[in-house]
Amino acid sequence: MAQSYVQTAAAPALETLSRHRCFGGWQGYYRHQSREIGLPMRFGVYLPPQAETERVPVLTYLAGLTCNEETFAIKAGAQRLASELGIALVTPDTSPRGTDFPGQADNWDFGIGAGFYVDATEQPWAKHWRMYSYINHELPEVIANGFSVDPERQSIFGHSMGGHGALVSALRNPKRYRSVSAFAPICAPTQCPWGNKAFSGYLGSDKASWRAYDATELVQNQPFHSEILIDQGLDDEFLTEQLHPNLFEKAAVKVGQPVELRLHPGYSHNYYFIQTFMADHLKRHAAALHR
Ligand SMILES: N[C@@H](CCC(=O)N[C@@H](CS)C(=O)NCC(=O)O)C(=O)O
Repeated sequence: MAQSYVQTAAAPALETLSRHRCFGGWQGYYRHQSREIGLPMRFGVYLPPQAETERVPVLTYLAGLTCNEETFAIKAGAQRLASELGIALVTPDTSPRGTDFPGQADNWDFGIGAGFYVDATEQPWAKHWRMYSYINHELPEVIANGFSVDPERQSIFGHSMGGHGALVSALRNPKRYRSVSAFAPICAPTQCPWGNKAFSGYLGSDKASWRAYDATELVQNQPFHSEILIDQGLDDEFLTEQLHPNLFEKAAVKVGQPVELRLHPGYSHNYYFIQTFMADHLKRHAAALHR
């Protein structure tokens, strides 16, 4: 059987949970002991057939509330085109798991499955809830060491809480990411109930510290180097209260940041919406990654 990932001596142990042939490549699920999180973390990797003979670029997808490393791989229908385009898809989990903090699973929008891609500073979360550093620093190293990928060519996208994570990651690390896009992202977490709840819990009551994780704030100080694509369904049940793409667009326009915000009548917050516009996102990222 062809070996689709290369375990180097320098790489920390990577445990293969399962691998599945998919459009000529492999959809795999892996577990490793995370230095940032201090617990085992799982992630998915889709390697296109091109990875058998060359190092392929990496597109990371950050998922939303209640999701895990499998959600995108199962529901987004992205592998067929990723196979054609020759890009690897990396899908991290959405929070640490395996802690026993009181109330950690009582809410679907806070705690387990709701890491919000921040480095928590409040107790008890601060020790393990370090998803920002995990996504932007540790995981790219793990992927570069363990798989046939080119770490110099990376992009990022995501959905809802993951769209927020993708925008914040790209705006804070414009040199690392060649392109960024989002489906129904939480665009202004400091101004919506989901963000207020998560940031109060993870970052505390000093709202100044929240700004480092708010795309609408960040874009005003450090625009990204290329156009940002955002797709948003107009029948999205969370649009009015939680997502605020209009605030992000307004802030971006003010500083000359190119944004394409596409509003789609009839589409909701789910993976039927995501599937529908997936190809546009993959093609844009592939164009940046193969440049
Ligand atoms: N509370 C609801 C909504 C959660 C929700 O809509 N999560 C979005 C991300 S914010 C999602 O992608 N869910 C997984 C799916 O639709 O398969 C639930 O638990 O189903």
